[in-house]
Amino acid sequence: MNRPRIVIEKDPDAVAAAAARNWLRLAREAVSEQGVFHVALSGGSTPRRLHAALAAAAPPPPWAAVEAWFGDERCVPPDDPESNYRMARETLFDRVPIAPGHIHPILCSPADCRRAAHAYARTLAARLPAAAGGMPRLDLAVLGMGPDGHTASLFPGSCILSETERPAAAVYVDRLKAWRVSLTRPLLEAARHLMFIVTGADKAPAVARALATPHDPAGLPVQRLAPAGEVTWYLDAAAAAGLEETRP
Ligand SMILES: O=C1O[C@H](COP(=O)(O)O)[C@@H](O)[C@H](O)[C@H]1O
Repeated sequence: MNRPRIVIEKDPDAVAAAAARNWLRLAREAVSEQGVFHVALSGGSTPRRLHAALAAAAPPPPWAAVEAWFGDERCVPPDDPESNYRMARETLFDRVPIAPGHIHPILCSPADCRRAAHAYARTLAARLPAAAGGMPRLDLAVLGMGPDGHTASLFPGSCILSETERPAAAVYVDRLKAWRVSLTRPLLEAARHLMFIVTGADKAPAVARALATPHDPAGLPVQRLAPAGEVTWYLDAAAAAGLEETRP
């Protein structure tokens, strides 16, 4: 496994600008090699700044060749304020010339979360090239991390962490008393690049723990990943505050 590259910037805007530069580079490389860039977007609130930077980028990303997927989704309607798709639509899709047919939301509601996960897994398998082990292969998965070390909707103690075959699955998150759909560990591990974007002092302890041992099968969900491709962490100074003493 490659060691993660760690980029520390002074504040969340500088983090977003640095992550956007790498996103653009990877998009251009993928499009020149294979004519398409398959990227999974992260949910939560941190990606808003990245989306703003991408929407303002000059020259812009090759939007006509971008296929946008989602790392996870809350089982709510797509116009719900909690919806990751809604956040991405408002901050990115409504502002850039991406083809509507290239946007792949996870369409779910509490009544059909499992069906939504199956449908998403099928669409991923149909549209993405296969990696060596047969998993659909994303060019890039943008990920966040919660203070508890969850990434996408892979939460501590969750049975979805043991998934080895399905690229996407439905999961009940006890702590939130809510269903979600998430890309799974094997799908994320097969991606060509993973990009973690983490900001804020509340995440500093989890960042320090995660980067002290980037792969730990018994660690935080983020440490359970054994990525085949490149991994870059983008941190602001607050999130990186506990790092110096613990980084190997
Ligand atoms: O619940 C979620 O949280 C993580 C981190 O979110 P953030 O708002 O703290 O950046 C995110 O990666 C995930 O996609 C999201 O659903």
